[in-house]
Amino acid sequence: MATVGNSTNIFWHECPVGKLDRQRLLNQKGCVVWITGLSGSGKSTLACSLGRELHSRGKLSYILDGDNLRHGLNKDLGFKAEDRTENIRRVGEVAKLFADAGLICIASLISPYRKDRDGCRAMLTDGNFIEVFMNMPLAVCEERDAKGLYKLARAGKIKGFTGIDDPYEPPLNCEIEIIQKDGVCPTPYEMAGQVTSYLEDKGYLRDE
Ligand SMILES: Nc1ncnc2c1ncn2[C@@H]1O[C@H](COP(=O)(O)OS(=O)(=O)O)[C@@H](OP(=O)(O)O)[C@H]1O
Ligand SMILES: Nc1ncnc2c1ncn2[C@@H]1O[C@H](COP(=O)(O)OP(=O)(O)O)[C@@H](O)[C@H]1O
Repeated sequence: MATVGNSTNIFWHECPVGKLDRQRLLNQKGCVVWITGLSGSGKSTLACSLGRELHSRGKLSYILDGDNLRHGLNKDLGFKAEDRTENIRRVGEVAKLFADAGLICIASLISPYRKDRDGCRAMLTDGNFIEVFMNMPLAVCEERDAKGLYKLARAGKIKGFTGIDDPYEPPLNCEIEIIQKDGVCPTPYEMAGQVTSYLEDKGYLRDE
């Protein structure tokens, strides 16, 4: 995008209350849980289930959902490659702010390109970017077709639909992978449990 990186003569202002102070207040560590996968793979379902689980444990989280953000912050963007890249960059920056605020920020977007996800990872320090890959077969996502979009894409009524006639690059280095076991998808509660266990083990659910 032509206007990104065009500001000059700008300065960074430090404030006396910092991330560590906010984390102490919340008794948790700020981070980004980045959920990637095909449309219909269960990203929003996991995001909501995880948000509910964290809330029940007294942990503050906030969901940045691709579909929802396209109603506001990203409503000027479409689905061509440059637009998806800018979509991910913006959400990465917003997620970084939420993590700096001390929250567990849950971002759920298709985010089909590896380099864009890696760009968001690079915005965070100290392993605070936790990539969750919804590794569901296309056939499962298409069978679900909750919004009827696969049907439209197969009929040629939507062009450039991820997984049909647009690429999805699976992660090579994700922290968590959600997979089917014996052809059965884990329940939303089980998926959230897998992520919560990771957060607990890595110390994100306490401030020290
Ligand atoms: N062409 C095309 N390809 C993929 N998805 C499409 C497309 N057109 C519309 N939609 C709907 O947009 C949702 C994906 O938005 P994202 O912001 O997550 O996409 S991306 O990360 O920028 O690729 C996606 O929502 P989810 O099903 O929740 O993934 C779709 O509902
Ligand atoms: N673990 C699951 N088990 C069974 N159905 C699921 C599961 N996760 C999601 N679904 C269903 O699949 C459909 C798509 O899920 P959704 O979370 O909207 O996916 P995405 O956000 O990746 O597009 C929804 O109808 C949802 O209820």
